Amino acid sequence: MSQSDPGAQLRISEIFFSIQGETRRIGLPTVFIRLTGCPLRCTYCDTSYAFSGGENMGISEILGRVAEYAPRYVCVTGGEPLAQKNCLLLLGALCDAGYEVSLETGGALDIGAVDARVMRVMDIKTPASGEVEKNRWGNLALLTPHDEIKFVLCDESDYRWAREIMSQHRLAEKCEVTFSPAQGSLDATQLAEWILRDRLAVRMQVQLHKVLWPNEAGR
Ligand SMILES: C[S@@+](CC[C@H](N)C(=O)[O-])C[C@H]1O[C@@H](n2cnc3c(N)ncnc32)[C@H](O)[C@@H]1O
Ligand SMILES: Nc1nc2[nH]cc(C(=O)O)c2c(=O)[nH]1
Ligand code: SF4
Ligand SMILES: [Mg+2]
Repeated sequence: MSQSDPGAQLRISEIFFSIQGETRRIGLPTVFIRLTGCPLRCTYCDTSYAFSGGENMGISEILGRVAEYAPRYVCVTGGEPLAQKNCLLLLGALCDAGYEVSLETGGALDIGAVDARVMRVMDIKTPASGEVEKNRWGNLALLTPHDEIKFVLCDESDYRWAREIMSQHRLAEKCEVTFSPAQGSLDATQLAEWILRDRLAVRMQVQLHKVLWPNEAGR
C-alpha cells in the first residue's frame, strides 16, 4: 500500500522528536507522529489528550515536518492511528521516504492492509483495560517476526489472563511479546518477579520516556 497521494489529509495531534520509550527500538532517537482520535477508552490511557483536537495536515506537509529532524526511525501512534483510513497511505509514504517505520496500534482494528515494511506493535487489551471485548483476534494470524505483541497489565489478574492467552495462542512463536505495567497501577518490580517465577518468554519493559521526562505527558 504505497500508492502516493501527497494531498491526502490526516488529523494530527502532534509531531515530536524524542527517545523511543517502548518496544525493541527502545532508546533510539525517533520522530513520533501522533494521530488524533481513538474508538477505545482504556482505563489507564496516558494520551487521552489525543482523543480530540489536533489539526489537519497533508501527507507531504507531514513528510516535511519529519524530514526536519533527519531521523532514521519514525513511530506512528495516537490515539488509534488505524482509525484514520489515510494512515495506510502515510505509512507507505514514510517507508518510501526511507525511514524505519513502526506503528503502535491497540489491536481492535484490522492490521492486514498495513505496508509490510512497517513494524506493527500491537496491544492485546486486557480485562482491566476495560476494552478486552474490542480485541480483534483475527489479527494474530497476520503477525510476523517483524512485529511485536504487547500486553499492558493493571493487576495480578491481568497478568494471569495474559499468561493464559500467551499459551493458548502460542504467541511466543509468532513474534516478540512484551509485558509492561500500566504506569500508576502495577508495580514494575512485582511484574518482573512474576515473569521470572513463571519463566515466561516475554520482554519486561517500563516506559523509558517516563523515567527521562516524568512531568511531560506524551513526550
Ligand atoms: C497511547 S497508545 C497509542 C496506540 C494505540 N492506541 C494502542 O493503544 O496501542 C501507545 C501505547 O501506550 C500504552 N499505554 C497507554 N497508557 C499507558 C500507561 N498508563 N502505562 C503504560 N502503557 C500505557 C498503550 O497500551 C500502547 O501500547
Ligand atoms: N518517547 C516516547 N516513546 C513512545 N513509544 C510509544 C509511544 C506512544 O505513545 O505510542 C511513545 C511516546 O509517547 N513517547
Ligand atoms: S487504545 Fe491506545 S489511545 Fe486508545 S484509549 Fe487505549 S491506550 Fe489510549
Ligand atoms: Mg505514549
